Amino acid sequence: KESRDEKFQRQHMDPNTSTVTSGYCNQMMKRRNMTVGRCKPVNTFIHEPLPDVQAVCFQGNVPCKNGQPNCYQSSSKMRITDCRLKNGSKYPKCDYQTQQLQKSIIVACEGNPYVPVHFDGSM
Ligand SMILES: Nc1ncnc2c1ncn2[C@@H]1O[C@H](C(=O)NS(=O)(=O)C[C@H]2[C@@H](O)[C@H](n3ccc(=O)[nH]c3=O)O[C@@H]2CO)[C@@H](O)[C@H]1O
Repeated sequence: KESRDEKFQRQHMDPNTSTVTSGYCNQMMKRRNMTVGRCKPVNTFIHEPLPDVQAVCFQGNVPCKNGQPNCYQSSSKMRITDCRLKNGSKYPKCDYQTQQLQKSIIVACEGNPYVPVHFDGSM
């Protein structure tokens, strides 16, 4: 069974890509298994080394969207790509808009070792 840490990495980590093409999200949302049964509406990929993303768990503590206290905001901007389902996109054809940005990320952390388990947003 996939751990929360592994799930976070499957859904949100792509350190080896620096610049993305317009087809990136359609390809990656499928490859990372987020278009099975339904099209995941929004998903962000992070183009930074895993240790840099794991370090965010020890940066600025902020409240999570769900009110839990275990969210952290990165002290520097990170290269990310937001994938957003296009209007009119119908399962099983999940058609995404690809947007490459540099923003501060907010993740929720849990466990020992204390690692990211959920992507809360970006600012
Ligand atoms: N504090 C916590 N501590 C520990 N765990 C916590 C905590 N909070 C939730 N979980 C858990 O995380 C799991 C999960 O999948 N939550 S999820 O909200 O659906 C994820 C969002 C995110 O994937 C994506 N999104 C969204 C915006 C964006 O910019 N980029 C972007 O990618 O959209 C999704 C829906 O918004 C779930 O098991 C929940 O219990």
